[in-house]
Amino acid sequence: DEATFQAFGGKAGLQSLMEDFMANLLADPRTRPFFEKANQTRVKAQLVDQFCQALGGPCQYKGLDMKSAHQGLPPITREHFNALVEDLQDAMDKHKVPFSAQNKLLAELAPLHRDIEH
Ligand code: HEM
Repeated sequence: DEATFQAFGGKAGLQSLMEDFMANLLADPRTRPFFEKANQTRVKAQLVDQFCQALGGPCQYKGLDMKSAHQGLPPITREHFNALVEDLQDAMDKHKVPFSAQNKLLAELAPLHRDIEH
């Protein structure tokens, strides 16, 4: 909904959040091996649209579906998934996203693990 999207600072807030999220992913030894080889600029831009849409903002995600985006990567376990969620939570805390808004985003993302872990 609009209030949750605004709690993230709108699209500009999401773009700024994604800078710190990617920095966390690259600093985290559990996730760095995956992201250091990725097109980080593309991934950040796709995540902005995906999160914006998930939050009910005025965006349309046009990237790959989650299975196609991750199936060519080395195996992704629940541990990798949880590490990424922690790195996202740290970024949201840094950006002072209210806890209730954080939980709304995480609730949208949680079911995606089925298509991402392999
Ligand atoms: C809720 C969890 C996740 C979401 C929402 C998510 C979302 C995305 C999105 C939107 C893309 C871009 C797709 C495109 O290029 O069209 C992507 C790519 C990627 N994801 Fe994830 N992802 C998640 C979990 C993970 C995990 C756990 C890992 C590994 C630790 C991972 C590693 C990657 C990598 C390396 C790429 C870039 C692949 C390339 O080079 O093209 N993702 N992800």
